[in-house]
Order: sequence, then C-alpha cells, then structure tokens
Amino acid sequence: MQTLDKPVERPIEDSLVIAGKTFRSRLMTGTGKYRTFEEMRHSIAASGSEIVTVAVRRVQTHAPGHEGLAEALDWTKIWMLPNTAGCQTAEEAVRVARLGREMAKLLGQEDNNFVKLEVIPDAKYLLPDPIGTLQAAEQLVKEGFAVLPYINADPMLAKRLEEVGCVTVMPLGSPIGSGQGIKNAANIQIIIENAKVPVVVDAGIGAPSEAAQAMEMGADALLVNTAIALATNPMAMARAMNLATEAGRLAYQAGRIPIKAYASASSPLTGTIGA
Ligand SMILES: CC(=O)[C@@H](O)[C@H](O)COP(=O)(O)O
Repeated sequence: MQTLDKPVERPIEDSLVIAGKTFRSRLMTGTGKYRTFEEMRHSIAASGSEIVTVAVRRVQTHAPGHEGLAEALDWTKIWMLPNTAGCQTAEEAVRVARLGREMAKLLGQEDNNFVKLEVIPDAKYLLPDPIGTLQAAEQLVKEGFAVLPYINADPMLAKRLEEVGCVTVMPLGSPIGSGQGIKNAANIQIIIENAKVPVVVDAGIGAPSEAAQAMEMGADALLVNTAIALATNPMAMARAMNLATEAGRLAYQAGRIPIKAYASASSPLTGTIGA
C-alpha cells in the first residue's frame, strides 16, 4: 500500500493560487469520519492534498473522534483550513473562525488566516444559509481573514461573496456526505464562467469520475472528504481521487471535442476507391 503515497506529478506552472499562496495540488481533503488517525494520515498523503480542513468546533469541544486530531497531522507539510462546521448563525461562525485562527497559530502556522466558512442551520440536508454566510464573510474579510465560503451553487451569491472580498467560492455538488455527485452542474458552470476567484467544488462527490467531471467543467479545485474517509480502502480511494482530479484538470486544459448530433467517420474519405 505504500506506493499509494507516491505523489502524482503536477506541473509547477499550473499551481493553484489562493489569497497569494501557491499550492501544487488541486484536491483538498477533510479529517472527519476516518476509522483511525493512522488511516487518515496515509489517506491524506495518498490524496496529495496540501490543504486539509479541520472542524474547529469539533476539535475544541473534543467531540468523539476529534480528540488529538489537530496534533495528528504534520502541519509543517499541510496547510490547515480551519472550518466553522457546526455553526448555525453568522455570529457563531465569526467566533469560531477567530478560534480557528488561534488554533492554526498554536500549531505553528502563524501566518494562516484562512477559514472555510460554513453557516448551516439545516440539519437534514446541511444546506448553507446564504444570508448568514454573506454577513459572516463581510465581517471576517474586515478582520483580515482569507474567507473560503461554502455555498449552494448560486451564481448571484457567488458573485456577491467575491465582491465582498472572499478568496474562493465553494459551491456544493450535492449535500455533504451524500455521495450524490455533481447535481448542480448547470449552476456550477455559470459560477465558473463568471468567477474571478478560484472555484472549489465542495461536498457530495462520491466517486473519482465525479471529481474528474467537476475538474473537466473548469473547477479550479475540489474538496472531498466522505468518499475517501468512508471508502472500503480509503488510501486507494484517496489516490484515485488524486489521479481523477489531475485527469480532469488535464482534460479541461486539453479542450474536449464538441458534442455532435450525428456520427463522423474516423477514417478520411479522400482517396478511397469509388464503388
Ligand atoms: C470536511 C468538509 O468540509 C466537508 O464537510 C465537505 O463539505 C466535504 O463534503 P463531502 O464529505 O461530501 O466530501
């Protein structure tokens, strides 16, 4: 299984830049739902992720499975993306973001001002509150945070968040942990078309083919957690997601052929002997 840790070669000139910080990998991962920390460490290595998100609230409150989580990874190699999971209002999210910044500092990332903003009042579908998200984003940008907001795939909201200074937008493919894939493709495509900040497709990706699909559409990056953590073999799935992200990116850059209504022969007709 060790070979799964071997990095996927990525060209340095195609790096992802967020808030002036450069990353080679376009796949972000999470830390929740793994069976063991050991499995999490190996899977994150196999994913090639350089950005890993951590639920500040769950770490702070020592929620089951989160005790010691912040210390379980080598933060000299991975950029921490504290997230405000578990916050139902803008006010809570702002408070938790501040704690996240302190947590990153304590773990040696003095200059880390990133926050993945989640304002989620709905427990059934875990859909983010657009108004609360915008309010919290405005406040956090004023406080000097690099804000990466988790949103429904709403092109107007994405624009507003960009205008208030968010450094990415993170539209959901489908509900968190559902593994339903890219259900919002048309709206995500509009967001990609209009965004001047990186678009990170976050949540709902269940299989590498869906990761590739989002990247082929022109997403700048992905965030995948459940599909890796709960796979029968998380390390192998992490590697597959890594490769799929890269394949999707390459395909996007290569430019796919247009879809045609009719067949077109693969062999040229010139020079063929007439009947
Ligand atoms: C860890 C995290 O931030 C997730 O909540 C994220 O939204 C990814 O969703 P999936 O777990 O569906 O990949």
